[in-house]
Amino acid sequence: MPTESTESHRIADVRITPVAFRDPPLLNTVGVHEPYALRAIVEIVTDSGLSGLGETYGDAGHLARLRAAAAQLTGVDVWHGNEIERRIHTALATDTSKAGHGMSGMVTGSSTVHRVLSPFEVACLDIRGKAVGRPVSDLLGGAVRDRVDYSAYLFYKWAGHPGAEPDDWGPALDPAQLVAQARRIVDDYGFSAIKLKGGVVAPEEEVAAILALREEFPGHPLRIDPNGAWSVETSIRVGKELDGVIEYLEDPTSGIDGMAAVAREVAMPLATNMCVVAFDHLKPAVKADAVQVVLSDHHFWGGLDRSRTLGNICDTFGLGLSMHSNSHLGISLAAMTHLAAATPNLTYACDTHWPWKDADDDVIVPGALTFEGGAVAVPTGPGLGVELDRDALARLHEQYLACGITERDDTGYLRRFEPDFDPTAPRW
Ligand SMILES: O=C([O-])[C@@H](O)[C@@H](O)[C@H](O)[C@@H](O)C(=O)[O-]
Ligand SMILES: [Mg+2]
Repeated sequence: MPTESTESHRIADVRITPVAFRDPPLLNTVGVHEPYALRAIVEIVTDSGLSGLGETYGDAGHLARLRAAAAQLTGVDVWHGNEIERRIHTALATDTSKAGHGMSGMVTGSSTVHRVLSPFEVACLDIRGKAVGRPVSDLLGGAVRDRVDYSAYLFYKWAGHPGAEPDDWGPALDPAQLVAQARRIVDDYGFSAIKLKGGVVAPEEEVAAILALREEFPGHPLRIDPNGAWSVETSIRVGKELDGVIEYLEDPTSGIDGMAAVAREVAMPLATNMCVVAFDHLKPAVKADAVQVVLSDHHFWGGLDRSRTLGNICDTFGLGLSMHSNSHLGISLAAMTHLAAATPNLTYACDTHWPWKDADDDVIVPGALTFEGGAVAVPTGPGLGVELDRDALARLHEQYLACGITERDDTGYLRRFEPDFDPTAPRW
């Protein structure tokens, strides 16, 4: 007879470790990635001896909020998510700053409490899964797929960081170089969808890049995301030029009103991870019919459970669902994979920055997550199914201390080489 466990698992200790990992000079509309990307690794330990992992942004402002929240969590049972959220609310009650959100100013309207809550919620789910011997996907309603498809994420990029040797990706500054980048990434990982980070060069050049990708990859769904860099007029023009070529157009312009104006004129779905980034954005966006696909992201939607709620709301209103990413490590990939597996209407291939990090730059024991045919198999062991590699954590923490970066600042980094660079949108 199986034994029932009613044992409580109270939070006894929370450790937050900032880490840095090497990142190539990937260009976007606000600047360029610095040589290191930052993350914070959250470990919760319970009085019953279990531990769970979470991963989030590593910017100084965010770290300070994580630490303020962590200090309030001792003694709470990991099953009591409402109490955890209440305490985090209280801890951040007087925090009105928008600084240190980890996205170089590209996503500013999301909920601070939800950003801070997210890694704690993921770590508690990891512990709950271990306590009952079930994968996190089961705690989210059960996996509806055993493999999660991800998308190739192409970037315009420099050959290498200024002053350093070119990296082994080389430059990607024109259509031919982007096609070569796509070929390598698709061959290496097997991705069957392709996203291009746009908003970097003139829209005509980015359209030419998409058309070149279409020719080279006739069967791959394509997307382009200029992060709101285009005016409404430019977005409509590009949207008409790419009609029938891309599966969705992501954040061509800023704001719900701007997106709604574009949506009225273009045929393809508009997607966003910029104008709908919190629950109170959903009503105005639906009312204005501004977007047809929302990119979820558990790092700013308050964790895995709330991201599933977002999925249900999208389903209710007939919105498509995809998944956004930022530079991330293996704990986040595990969480994204469990969430996507347990979200029936997440039917688009999810974004991931995974191929851009060095294989040996991670904090988890290698081997738990592998790409095959562009997909990651959903871990079936208890919890998230990934284990912390303490030596690697220490090494990436040393890298954090040594690299001197404490806030992601794509604009500041680009301005070191192009002092007149102005990211103000719309750029075109
Ligand atoms: O990593 C980047 O440069 C991306 O531009 C990222 O910061 C965005 O948040 C993201 O991937 C997006 O889809 O907007
Ligand atoms: Mg985006």
